[in-house]
Amino acid sequence: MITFENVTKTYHNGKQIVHALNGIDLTIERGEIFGVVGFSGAGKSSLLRCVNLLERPTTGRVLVEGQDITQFSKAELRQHRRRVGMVFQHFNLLNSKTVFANVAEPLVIAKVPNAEIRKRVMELLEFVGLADKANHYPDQLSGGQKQRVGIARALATRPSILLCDEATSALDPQTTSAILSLLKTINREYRITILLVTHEMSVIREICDKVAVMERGKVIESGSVFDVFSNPQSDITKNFVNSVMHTKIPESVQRLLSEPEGGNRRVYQLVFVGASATQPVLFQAAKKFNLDINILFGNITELQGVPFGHLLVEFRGPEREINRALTYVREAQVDIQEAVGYGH
Ligand SMILES: Nc1ncnc2c1ncn2[C@@H]1O[C@H](COP(=O)(O)OP(=O)(O)OP(=O)(O)O)[C@@H](O)[C@H]1O
Repeated sequence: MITFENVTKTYHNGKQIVHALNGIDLTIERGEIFGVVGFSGAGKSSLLRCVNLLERPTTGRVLVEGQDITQFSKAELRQHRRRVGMVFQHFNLLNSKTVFANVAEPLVIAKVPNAEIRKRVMELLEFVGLADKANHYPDQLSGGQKQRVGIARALATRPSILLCDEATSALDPQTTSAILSLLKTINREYRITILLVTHEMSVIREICDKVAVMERGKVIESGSVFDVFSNPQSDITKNFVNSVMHTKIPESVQRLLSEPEGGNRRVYQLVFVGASATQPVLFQAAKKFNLDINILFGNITELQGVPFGHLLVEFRGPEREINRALTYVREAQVDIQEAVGYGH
């Protein structure tokens, strides 16, 4: 639905040249919620803005439904922008206008008849839960309510694509959850493709189907949220994943493990996915092979509706029995990684 083909974007700040996008190739399929994550300055906003040409790529092509939008005439671009809604971090509402007038704005610009505007705006305010605030001004609303107005305005022209630029970054965690759940409803009920950029991996985990990680104008890793979270490749992606999955072994546990111990022990990181996360595999292994098994650290969470667990486990007992137990655990589809630095 949206394809970036070798897109670059270069800014000239006086004498300074900034390569904000450095050869982006990316495809976003229809109906997806696609998240782009990266640190500040990675180029996320620039990428997003290439989809409605608020920024024009310096080189490369952006295809939307097969059409190269960089070649659009002015009239075609106006038409295109009606099919692409945008939600901003700081809402970008007009403070001198009522909630109703803010939502109506894109319809007024599109010269939609008044009676139709009234019907559509009230329908949208109803949908975002703010029908009773139609005559209020933005200053009289909370951050979450302002963002609901921003979302209603973005949906006014019935777009097929919604761009969200750090849409929840100015909101508290509870309001963030409510707005994310609204975006999910919009995606599922209206089949609107959502491209969002964020610096928060928790946003990606909560609603995205796919994710791309950006660093210095490049996509360094991309894939389904499940694949990227369960098997991150680059250090930067590992750090992003750790920020929400808490898979990093805390120092207190590392210290404990470096202390000498009597008897034979080995420590492994076990990654459980899907059904294996809910089966008592470890305790069965302990019983079967007569081992002491200790869970030192870990968590079990859910990714896209699938249980996902990360455990640091100590096995104590004869070497041969430990090996048999490991084979048994592996057969239950549990991924076993050597916990480097600890063992024997
Ligand atoms: N209009 C502009 N003029 C000049 N430089 C710009 C412009 N917009 C962005 N940049 C520069 O391009 C680089 C990428 O910025 P961009 O906003 O796309 O990144 P980002 O990942 O969205 O970061 P942030 O979350 O901080 O907005 C940065 O170095 C930024 O300073």
